[in-house]
Amino acid sequence: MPGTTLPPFPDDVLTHPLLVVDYQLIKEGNQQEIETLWKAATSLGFWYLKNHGAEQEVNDMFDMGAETMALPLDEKLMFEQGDDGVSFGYKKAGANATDETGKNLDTVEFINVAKDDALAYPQVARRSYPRTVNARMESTITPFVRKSLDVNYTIMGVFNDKLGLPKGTIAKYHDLREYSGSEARCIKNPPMPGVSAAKVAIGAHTDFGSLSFLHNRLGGLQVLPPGHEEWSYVKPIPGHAICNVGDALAIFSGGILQSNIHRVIPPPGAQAHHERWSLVFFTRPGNSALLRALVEDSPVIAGAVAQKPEKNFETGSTSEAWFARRIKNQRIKNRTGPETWQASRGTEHKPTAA
Ligand SMILES: O=C(O)CCC(=O)C(=O)O
Ligand SMILES: [Fe+2]
Repeated sequence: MPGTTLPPFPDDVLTHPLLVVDYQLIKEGNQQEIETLWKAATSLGFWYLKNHGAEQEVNDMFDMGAETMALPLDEKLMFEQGDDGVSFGYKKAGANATDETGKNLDTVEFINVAKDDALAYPQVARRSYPRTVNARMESTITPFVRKSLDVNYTIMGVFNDKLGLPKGTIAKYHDLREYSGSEARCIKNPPMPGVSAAKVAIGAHTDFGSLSFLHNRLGGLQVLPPGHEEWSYVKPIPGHAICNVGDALAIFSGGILQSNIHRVIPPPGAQAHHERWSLVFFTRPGNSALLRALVEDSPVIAGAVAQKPEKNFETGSTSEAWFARRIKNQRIKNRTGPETWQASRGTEHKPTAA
């Protein structure tokens, strides 16, 4: 955290390289950069984003996270997200299963702040938050949410054009005025001396929404690239965010955009002795958006769907119902058996990967 010197990411662990995308060049419409972004988004679905201009907001958000996690547990629990499929609020460590056995629980605590609350403040749109969140809503959280929305909407605009969709189609499904599952999340994973390095902190998953804008300092994030049998770390690079595609864009695009499975384990090597902090902004479609391939809007998407007859892109689910189902069924309190874990799954290409 701020002020502490962290050990370097070790060079003797399996690491997956990501393409680096320069956000300023994307904003300028640089064709070569757009091609790099497109290659990343349609292969692994993960890339580094540099020159995103959100460093200050990110640092302030980590301070907000530290202040919030330092509150007494009783106080944090007053804002717990609960077991009904609501994501906003505090999540205590151990509330979620990390695999289908139900024997392994997550080790992270986090605070989720709805985009709708950040933009409506001081009005309450979706729910109330701990005092440390309120105190920093205007100075820290709303600016971070606005920057993140800017970045993610710019990138979605590029995808819109590359997918051959009429201008503004993806934006229409992410109308800022509509309530959505979009949220900012600050995550703390405590060091766990003596606990196996293989202890999963956040179970294998694909992200629920459209685009995730992630910032971390220590290793621990791992991806399982398509066709690989082994998990690989994504190495944090200073000043570089990690961006990834979620289920909603994968479905809208008929599988052209990739929502890849990932998980979090304790940081590798000497980094394991330190608290691991990460911060994500998740952009998700408006609650009413139906999650299905936009075949009528784009011959490119229609063609992609026709090539994958074994895949079902008609989920029959709104964005709101999709997220509620996934969140609700990972809560250990709601577990009845392995079927609960299955019910928490999205577009994971290896649903059983642990
Ligand atoms: O902490 C990280 O690096 C990733 C977190 C993550 O995958 C998530 O919250 O969905
Ligand atoms: Fe994730």
